[in-house]
Amino acid sequence: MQQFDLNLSSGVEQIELPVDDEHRKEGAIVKFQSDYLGPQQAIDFYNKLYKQVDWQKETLWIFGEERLVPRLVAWYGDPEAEYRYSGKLHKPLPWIRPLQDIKEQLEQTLGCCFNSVLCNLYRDGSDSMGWHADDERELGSNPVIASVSLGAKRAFHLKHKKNPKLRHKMSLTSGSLLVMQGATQKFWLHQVPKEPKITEARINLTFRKVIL
Ligand SMILES: O=C(O)CCC(=O)C(=O)O
Ligand SMILES: [Fe+2]
Repeated sequence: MQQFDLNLSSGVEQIELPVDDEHRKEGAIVKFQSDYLGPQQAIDFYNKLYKQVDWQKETLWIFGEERLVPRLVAWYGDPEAEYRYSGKLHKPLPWIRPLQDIKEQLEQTLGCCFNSVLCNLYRDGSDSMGWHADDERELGSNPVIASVSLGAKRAFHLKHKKNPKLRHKMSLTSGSLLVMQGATQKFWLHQVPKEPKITEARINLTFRKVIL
């Protein structure tokens, strides 16, 4: 089992979440580095991405009703990295410079490679992402998901799929990197809850490797 390490050892928090006996070896590991990007670098990327990403409204079918997802989204990647989420097949848009720059930096840091990124724009605290796991078949069984946050600080919650009393709360600050790996998606759900008091926007990028 390959484990990915953040090369920058300073200030990296590592959380090992409970799994079952069968998956003890791979573990469910979450790593967090609050200052992965410097403050100015984070602002520069935020401004470029806010302008350059082709932000889209997206709909989702819930109980036979088509609803708008409470955030804007965009999917970028290698041409063949198609990905199904929210019940729809997404063809990636071609890479733009700032996304490619962050991807390359992450690949160096983590020693693994990504072929796509889901971009989310939370316009303010009334935007959110509900409980889910990034456990789509296209990502393989133990995906490494690298999540970069820019802009407003937002809460990030983790909850065990079978034992909802097991929970973790984190605060994703601008410039931070969160890596979920091992069996995290198999055993745990995550969400970005609504925070009505927040008036600033946040961009989140989750880099993934779609298995072709
Ligand atoms: O915005 C975040 O921090 C989480 C995004 C996420 O979970 C996803 O894109 O699957
Ligand atoms: Fe997710």
